[in-house]
Amino acid sequence: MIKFSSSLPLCASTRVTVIGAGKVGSTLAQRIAEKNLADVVLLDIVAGMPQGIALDLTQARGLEQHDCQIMGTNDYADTANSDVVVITAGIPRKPGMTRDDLMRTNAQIVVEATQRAIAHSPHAILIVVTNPLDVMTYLAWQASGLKSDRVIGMAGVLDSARFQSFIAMELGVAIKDITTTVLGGHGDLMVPLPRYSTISGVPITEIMDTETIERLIKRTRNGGGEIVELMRTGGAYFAPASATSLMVESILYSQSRVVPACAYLQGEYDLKDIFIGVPCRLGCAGVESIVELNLTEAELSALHISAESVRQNVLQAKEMLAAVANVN
Ligand SMILES: NC(=O)C1=CN([C@@H]2O[C@H](COP(=O)(O)OP(=O)(O)OC[C@H]3O[C@@H](n4cnc5c(N)ncnc54)[C@H](O)[C@@H]3O)[C@@H](O)[C@H]2O)C=CC1
Ligand SMILES: O=C([O-])CC(=O)C(=O)O
Repeated sequence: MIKFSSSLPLCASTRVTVIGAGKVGSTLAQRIAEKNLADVVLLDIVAGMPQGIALDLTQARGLEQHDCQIMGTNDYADTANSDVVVITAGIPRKPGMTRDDLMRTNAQIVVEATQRAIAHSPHAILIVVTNPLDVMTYLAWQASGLKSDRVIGMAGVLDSARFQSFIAMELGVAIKDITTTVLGGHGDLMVPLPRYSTISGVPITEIMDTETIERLIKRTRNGGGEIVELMRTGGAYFAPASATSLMVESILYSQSRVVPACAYLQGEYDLKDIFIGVPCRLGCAGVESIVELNLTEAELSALHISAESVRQNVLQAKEMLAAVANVN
């Protein structure tokens, strides 16, 4: 008789931890596993919940034909030696709220989750998803003690994908022939760039009139809000999980994809000491380079207005965290 071991330890060399097993986190775990990218450890504070999701995803392995193992846990020790840690823990917004309204609650969650995860995976690359995204990425960087190029926020890939899909819907052209670029903070002040958004290499400014482009830009800026209003009980998660998994894949497999992501600027675009959305080359070292586009005065000014709003919110979040630390 041939004997096989019945235990399935997480032993593959590539491991991604996803903190927060809610809508975005669990869908991301599914995407990573079903694309065969890495083993996944899914962690949440709710007892039993990440374990149940992991078991459910594991039972689909034979059907989806992948070899990745998925573990659910409430214990950070189980996340040890992860190559990538993704933070999705925190509350989503409800109709009528802005992402900035989540700052008070999510700042503490993100700081604690980052510290605990990085203590067990000091060589990981950290991707932040929790909102308000640019502020949370800054706080996570400070809490992690990691070099700034190893900390990245997910927003630009999603915002660009939304702009891309709205252009495809408007013109009826194949989505794979459309490339879009959205810079800036993940909020109402984000900066979609029509001059750098093309259909088979032709800028959309040569294909659509200004009024149509402005309408699509407005819809892109409100892309998350439109879904929150429709769903009433939370926000988007399919496209956010797809966007995050693209970043995870580029990092794990050193693909050097050039995509907009929230990265630390040290003089690029005349901005310093801020995390904000810019085109980045993502590979095994994290942000391998930041691409400086040649912006018009109006585009650069829009990016600076968005950055100023992020900067004010970071200051507010730091003051809030300091006040909480003094009370405790
Ligand atoms: N950057 C982006 O483009 C996007 C950001 N988001 C943000 O991602 C976050 C998560 O969204 P959803 O998954 O829809 O929310 P959700 O409510 O479905 O899931 C959040 C999960 O975090 C867990 N959690 C809370 N505190 C925790 C802690 N201290 N440690 C570990 N887990 C904890 C909760 O138990 C819950 O399971 C929200 O802040 C949302 O606004 C969502 C979509 C896109
Ligand atoms: O809108 C939200 O609150 C979630 C999010 O960031 C998005 O879908 O862009």
